[in-house]
Amino acid sequence: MPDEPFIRVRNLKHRFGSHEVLRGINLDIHRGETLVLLGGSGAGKSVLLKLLPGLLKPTSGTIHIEDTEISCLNERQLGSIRKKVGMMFQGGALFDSMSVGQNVAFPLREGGIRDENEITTRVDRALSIVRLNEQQNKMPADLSGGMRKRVALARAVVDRPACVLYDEPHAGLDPITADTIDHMIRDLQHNHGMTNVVVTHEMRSVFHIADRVLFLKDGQIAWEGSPAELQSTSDPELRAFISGDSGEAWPENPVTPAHR
Ligand SMILES: Nc1ncnc2c1ncn2[C@@H]1O[C@H](COP(=O)(O)OP(=O)(O)OP(=O)(O)O)[C@@H](O)[C@H]1O
Repeated sequence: MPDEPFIRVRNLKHRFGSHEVLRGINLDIHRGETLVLLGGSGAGKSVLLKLLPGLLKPTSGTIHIEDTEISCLNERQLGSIRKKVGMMFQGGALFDSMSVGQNVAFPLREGGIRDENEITTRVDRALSIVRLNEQQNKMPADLSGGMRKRVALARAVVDRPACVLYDEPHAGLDPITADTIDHMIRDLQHNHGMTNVVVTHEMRSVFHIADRVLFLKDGQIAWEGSPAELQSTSDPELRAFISGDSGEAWPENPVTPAHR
């Protein structure tokens, strides 16, 4: 891997009022890798993801995207950063009043592209990555949850960013559709050279797509390693997280509920 990371985060802190959510994150994200962020609810994963493209301003610390320190940039200057770093938002965040094609074209029009032929070509290409070319004229309300996620993914990559941030891309999906999304994330990395940063609770996906895994706890990186290292860890907290074990006992021979 090249020495110079694509994203460099140093001593990043973020608080909402008196609530200190991130408490000193140091992180290098390398070009072409798929990094997965794990952590319990409220650990600060989504906040970290929003800080990376400047959607939130950090309380302190620095974020470099290539050579640019972004925490001091204004909205106009951040525009060029967001061309490099696309985001697939939690829940998709599609515009319900726009068709699939219009949703995917939105970042291009926002970015000032006026050439309709270019917009059409790029939208077609993005929709072919997520295998939704036939659905261009549909409205979001007419799509399944999995299709909506794929439209959101097409919108995140339509401006050909170097890096895509995914906030819970598997949430609410059946296991087969979640697997399809994983193949698309892998395809973007392997065949389109993208760097992926994925927040997920889907452990099966972690082992399919991650090159490296971070575990966030109490606003800090509590563990870092490869999926193989995660699988073989003896850390009791991580083991419980991987197996989804809350520590509460289940009866060995469940009895029929009394009200039946
Ligand atoms: N805009 C906000 N204003 C105030 N507090 C916020 C805001 N956004 C997030 N928080 C708080 O920051 C903490 C971290 O939130 P975040 O959404 O990053 O958690 P998460 O690790 O992504 O959790 P989950 O897995 O449940 O999505 C939470 O306690 C949350 O309530």
